[in-house]
Amino acid sequence: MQLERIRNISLRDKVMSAEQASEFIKDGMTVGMSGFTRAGEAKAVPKALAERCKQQPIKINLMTGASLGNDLDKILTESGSLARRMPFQVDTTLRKAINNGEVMFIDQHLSEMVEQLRNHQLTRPDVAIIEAVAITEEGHIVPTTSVGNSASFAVFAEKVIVEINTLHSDKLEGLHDIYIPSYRPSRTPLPLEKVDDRIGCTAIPIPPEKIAGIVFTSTPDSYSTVSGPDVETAAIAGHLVRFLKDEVAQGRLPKNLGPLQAGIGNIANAVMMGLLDSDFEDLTMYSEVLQDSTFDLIDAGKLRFASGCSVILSERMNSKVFDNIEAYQDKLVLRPQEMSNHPEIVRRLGIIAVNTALEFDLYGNVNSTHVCGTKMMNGIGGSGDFARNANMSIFVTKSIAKNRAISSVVPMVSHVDHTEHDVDILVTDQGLADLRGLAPRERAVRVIQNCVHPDYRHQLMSYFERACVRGGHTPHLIEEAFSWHVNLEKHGTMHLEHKQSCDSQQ
Ligand SMILES: CC(=O)SCCNC(=O)CCNC(=O)[C@H](O)C(C)(C)COP(=O)(O)OP(=O)(O)OC[C@H]1O[C@@H](n2cnc3c(N)ncnc32)[C@H](O)[C@@H]1OP(=O)(O)O
Repeated sequence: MQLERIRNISLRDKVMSAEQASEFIKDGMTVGMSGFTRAGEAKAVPKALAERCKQQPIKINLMTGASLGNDLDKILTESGSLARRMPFQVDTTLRKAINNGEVMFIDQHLSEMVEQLRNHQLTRPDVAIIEAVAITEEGHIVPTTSVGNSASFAVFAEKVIVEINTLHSDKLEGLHDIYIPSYRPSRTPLPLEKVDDRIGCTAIPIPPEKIAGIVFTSTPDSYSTVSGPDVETAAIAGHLVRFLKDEVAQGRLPKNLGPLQAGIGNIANAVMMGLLDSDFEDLTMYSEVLQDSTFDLIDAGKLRFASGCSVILSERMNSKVFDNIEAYQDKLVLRPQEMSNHPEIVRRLGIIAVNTALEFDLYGNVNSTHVCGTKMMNGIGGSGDFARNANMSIFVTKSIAKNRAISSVVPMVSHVDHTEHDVDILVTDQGLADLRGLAPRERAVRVIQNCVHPDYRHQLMSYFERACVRGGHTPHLIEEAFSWHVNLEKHGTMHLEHKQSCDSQQ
């Protein structure tokens, strides 16, 4: 039964154990692995590699689409095998190793990595490990729940290991649209004009002789850990839905809004859930990760089509979708992340991009990655691919974090991922600030009035007013700009009164 998944009969003698396949990976190699937002990662070979490293330490440079599931980033970190990791992760253990300087992490726009591999600006993978549903008669690889960077890894690598995961239904075949752009500078425009266009093939085309090993697995993807909406995220969704309705009423957006992109995590998922109770219909998504909310919207008849590069679902939604995948086949496509996030397409389609900030400042600069300016959280992911090129670039966040100790709106962001030039709309549970067409001083007033939690509003207004006295196009008190972060590190809160009262007791 398993062998039937290898339809190119000449490849059937390449079946081997994960341990044997892991032997292709040698010290110092670059490995390109499938996997995007904990979906569709190769599972058996990386585990076997981590085991091997316990007896025979080696270091690799690991590239993926985005984050890995099944604790693989944790297992690989603990095995000591990661020298470099790119371009995204969400794992606590790896995060710690990155922040301790033990693993070199390259935090990069997700659409860009493959382009740099294509031009040899980055070292191409020696070995690619790709999870698959099947291998076709031609020896092409049918991916599973994510495409990510798998297609280009397989094309660029010297050797390819395929992990056929028999737990995934072979009915996933047909879901993918594999299009690989040609080399620059002679590249012609990408021929994708609508979210549901199919412009490539359904499997990754590589010469079959590149396949060095085939491993069978039956380990499921990890379930998504996103939580449902809470009071704050429901409030954020409410502000955003009201705003979008108004944009339609003013004639600035079409009735179905245009294609939507939503980032990862609890907040973006909850915001998309907010559209369930709205009047919008005939919605489409041109996004990277498709979460529960995508399928809730499809099931409710609100969302007509979703294009992504991975699907990550909660336990509740997983069997509902994957046991009935035929029902979604005309509503869904998975593409390489280079295509799902491509700046040319994002600009052409007029995408409304909704991503999450850790913090933003009173002028609209956004930090999505670095806690207090230094400690990596997850990475920029695809948020920059979309934010810079979207029709409307929206950032959402709760107004406070960590039991009110942190204000998500600060005088100056401690790290910049998205500059004020790439940010149109900011939304917190307190309200929404539309920054389009506003100068910095006007932006600041709107942000303070609409987005800041009352605990911090007076403090931020005081900063702004004193900065305005000093002057400038974008007024700041440079010596005070990070005082909130400094106070947090020293006294556990961004409330400056706390500092003063502590200091006065000394
Ligand atoms: C793969 C992709 O690229 S998908 C496309 C878009 N990609 C991105 O936007 C990448 C960058 N974004 C992200 O990594 C996430 O969206 C985040 C981290 C910004 C937000 O994640 P969410 O799950 O939506 O938000 P949530 O409010 O639960 O915050 C996550 C954690 O950050 C903490 N946090 C939030 N704001 C701050 C802050 N200013 N300072 C310190 N910690 C903060 C929260 O308390 C929470 O901590 P916990 O896990 O200990 O409870």
